[in-house]
Amino acid sequence: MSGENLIMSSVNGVSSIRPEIALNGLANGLKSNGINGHHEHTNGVDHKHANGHKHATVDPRNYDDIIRLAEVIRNMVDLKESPTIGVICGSGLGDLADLLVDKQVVPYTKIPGFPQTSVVGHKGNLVFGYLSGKYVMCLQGRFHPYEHDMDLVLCTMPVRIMHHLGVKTMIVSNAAGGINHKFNYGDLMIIKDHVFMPGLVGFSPLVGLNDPRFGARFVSVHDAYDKQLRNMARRIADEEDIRAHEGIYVMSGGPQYESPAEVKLYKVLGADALGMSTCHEVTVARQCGIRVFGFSLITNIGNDDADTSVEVSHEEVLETAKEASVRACRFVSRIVENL
Ligand SMILES: O=P(O)(O)O[C@@H]1C[C@H](O)[C@@H](CO)O1
Ligand SMILES: Nc1nc2[nH]cnc2c(=O)[nH]1
Repeated sequence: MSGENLIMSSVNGVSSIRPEIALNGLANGLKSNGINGHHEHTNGVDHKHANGHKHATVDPRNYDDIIRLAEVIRNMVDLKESPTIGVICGSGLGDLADLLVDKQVVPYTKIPGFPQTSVVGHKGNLVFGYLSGKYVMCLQGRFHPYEHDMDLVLCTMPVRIMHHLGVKTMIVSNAAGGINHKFNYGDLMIIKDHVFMPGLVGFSPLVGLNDPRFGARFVSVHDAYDKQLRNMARRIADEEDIRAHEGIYVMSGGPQYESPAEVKLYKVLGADALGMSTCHEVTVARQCGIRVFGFSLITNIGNDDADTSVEVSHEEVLETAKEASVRACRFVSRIVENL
């Protein structure tokens, strides 16, 4: 989709973004002074956009920068109402954003200071519109820490923006390798709990000075994946005849897939599926009090035998995710309908 299409008003139900507002937003000072003005090391990121122009410095660790950026985004679109539901589309769920009615699309390249996606299958658009009659915002493409030098604060910036724009419930999906022997290609796994491997060794989006306006310093994630939502999703999967299990998701740092010994290790830990995303986003969502529902598309099966040659590839992941896409979109539409 070209920038020109986006700037035109209401073509095929896609209404305009207003890039001049983004520039006004910059004029209003998207420049960090640090937390409460006394955080000297800002870690501000100068982002170069696709057109080669350098955009604003946005410090993803700075609360005021996040709020200003959220307001810049709000002014780039004509919001019909506050989006109370946010969706982070993992591999295989990207088409969901295309189903939105009365939709407005903001490419990440047009958002000053926003990170860019680099993983095939992640388009890089912020999309607002109606899904099952509810006003939602979708991240059509997410930020994996391995793409951004393990800067987890940068990768979770959109969650804090969602929160500021009104999101109360977040639906998050991913593609994952199944390691529970009951799982098959194309199954769905409702995430019951997670093991956030990078977080366990200090790569957490909550590391560093904490501005209390972001939320608590110490965040409890004992109930990260809302039980009521999980029960509702299981019922919907039954009604829709979708094969869905419930299980534990492990996030590794990636981008390499697991060795057979690592697959064995995760099995011993009690995990059911392995991926490279989600936990950082869920951690930040919980810090700001957003209710979370998460699920995985099982795109490959983890192999724990070094004498058996089973190669995993991103192409295979995308292929299976694509096959499961229609099912996954139906699943999410029904969940949103019931929220
Ligand atoms: O965004 P998700 O978690 O769906 O992306 C998947 C997992 C890895 O980042 C990558 C590996 O194929 O795709
Ligand atoms: N870490 C990891 N991520 C994945 N994403 C999709 N499949 C896999 C997998 O097998 N391992």
